[in-house]
Amino acid sequence: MLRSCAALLRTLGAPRGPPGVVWRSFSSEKVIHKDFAVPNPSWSKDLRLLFDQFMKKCEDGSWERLPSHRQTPLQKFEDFKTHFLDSKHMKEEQMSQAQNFTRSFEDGLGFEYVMFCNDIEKMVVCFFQGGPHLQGVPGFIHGGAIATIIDATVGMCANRAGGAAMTANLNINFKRPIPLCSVVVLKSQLDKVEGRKLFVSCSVRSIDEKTLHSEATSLFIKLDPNKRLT
Ligand SMILES: CC/C=C\C/C=C\C/C=C\CCCCCCCC(=O)SCCNC(=O)CCNC(=O)[C@H](O)C(C)(C)COP(=O)(O)OP(=O)(O)OC[C@H]1O[C@@H](n2cnc3c(N)ncnc32)[C@H](O)[C@@H]1OP(=O)(O)O
Repeated sequence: MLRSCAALLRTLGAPRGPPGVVWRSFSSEKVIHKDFAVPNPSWSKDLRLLFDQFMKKCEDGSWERLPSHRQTPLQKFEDFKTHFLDSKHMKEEQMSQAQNFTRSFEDGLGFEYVMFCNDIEKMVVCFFQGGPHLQGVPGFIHGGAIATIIDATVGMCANRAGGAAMTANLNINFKRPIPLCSVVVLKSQLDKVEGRKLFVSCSVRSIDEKTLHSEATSLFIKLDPNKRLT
């Protein structure tokens, strides 16, 4: 897939990059935005089943599947840059190579996941299959990778509810290890909003809900457009 994307980019005249890196041309709209939140051959039967179940829930409009890209969509990136970033900290060449961490692995090796949100209930659910390159203790997912997928899920929940917001605090209790390549369910919920503070909690459970792998609470701060981040 990566090879064919790179070939397509070359056909479109985009700059070349090292293998596995999709380069982005800021001067043109010739950017390929593959949606990674759809089944690929590495997805297990369990992950496909959960995906299909929730796609059905999307039919009445109560739930929505959230697309997910390797790079932040250009318009969102430009808006973010305009409001919050100081251009002196950004090197064009480095930014052109920037990729979302959770989407930087080849299919099946890292974070395979799809998120669904329910904006009325202020919930985001994530179905996550952690690949072999996320190993920590032999046979199990690294705690940092678990923290990453939790942060991405609660972050999505906070951002859906409050607009651009960043993690100020994330507390995780790791209760049971997650076997590599298994599928787990993350459920996040916006619990409380106090001014710019968004409090979001999250659980990570096995598909049969019998095992509670992790529990987390987080604080997100809605970004102030009058304050630069750096
Ligand atoms: C942001 C993305 C947006 C767009 C991208 C486009 C598309 C993607 C869409 C969604 C995907 C989102 C998924 C994101 C998942 C990943 C999230 C992250 O990992 S973020 C990276 C890790 N976090 C950081 O690097 C943040 C570093 N911290 C900061 O930059 C700042 O501290 C802050 C969080 C921006 C807050 O700074 P401010 O100057 O704006 O606020 P303050 O005046 O300092 O505080 C306001 C208020 O909040 C209280 N507070 C702040 N921090 C804490 C804390 N750690 N614990 C408790 N309370 C805290 C502070 O006391 C103030 O309270 P008040 O006095 O009562 O008002």
